[in-house]
Amino acid sequence: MSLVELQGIAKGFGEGEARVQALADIHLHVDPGEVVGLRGPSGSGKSTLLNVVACILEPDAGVMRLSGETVWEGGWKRRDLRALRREKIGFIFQAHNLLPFLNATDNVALAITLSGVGLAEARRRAAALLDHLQVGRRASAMPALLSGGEAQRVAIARALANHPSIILADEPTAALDSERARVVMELLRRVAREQRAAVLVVTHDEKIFDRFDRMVNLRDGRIESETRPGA
Ligand SMILES: Nc1ncnc2c1ncn2[C@@H]1O[C@H](COP(=O)(O)OP(=O)(O)OP(=O)(O)O)[C@@H](O)[C@H]1O
Repeated sequence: MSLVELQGIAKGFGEGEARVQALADIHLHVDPGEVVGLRGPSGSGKSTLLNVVACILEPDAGVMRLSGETVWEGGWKRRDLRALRREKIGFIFQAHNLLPFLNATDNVALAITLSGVGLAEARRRAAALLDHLQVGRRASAMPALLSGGEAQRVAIARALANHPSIILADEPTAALDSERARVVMELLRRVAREQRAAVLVVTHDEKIFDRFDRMVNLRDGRIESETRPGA
């Protein structure tokens, strides 16, 4: 079973003359353990596609299934989209989006408490996760004092905190040098492998293209081609 399944997904913005068809007839499957890149020129629909899969933007047409559950078909199939996101999806933004007034551990622990875990247990799990991502020694640091690579690893820990089966990342390595970019990609590959998660990453970053199992090339809101960089 594919964890992400899109059939004929479309999304437009605006009305009349000003209408933009950001996505048209998108068919995409991402399987457990797969790390898929999404690339294309500016305005080709990459962020729109990621936000549709994240259930942040509502599509106009098609069918979307996430881990086997139909979540959109002519309308949302779930009332509580926040709960749906919390259960299934980890989102890593380009800018790490950590809360500036919480230290690294508590940024991760907060995400864990949202799934109903008590604070002490959430902090314990957060600390273990930060250790696992090799940023444990920065656990009590505030975000402003973290380097770009450290902050991105804390943000990844937060995205992984509730063991999502689908991990979405919008240019996660854009602010990192090539060495740190590769570390982030290795982490995502490891999570895909160990947790049998589906990972979908928007990227312009040529230095990591070879780290994807599959690269989906978008143009004008359509999938133009797919390539297998490693093959
Ligand atoms: N909220 C919005 N309102 C109106 N138009 C939008 C909105 N979001 C995106 N668009 C338009 O939809 C198209 C696709 O945008 P999108 O941001 O998905 O592209 P992208 O490939 O991610 O681009 P970039 O690489 O520049 O981030 C563009 O023409 C954009 O202007």
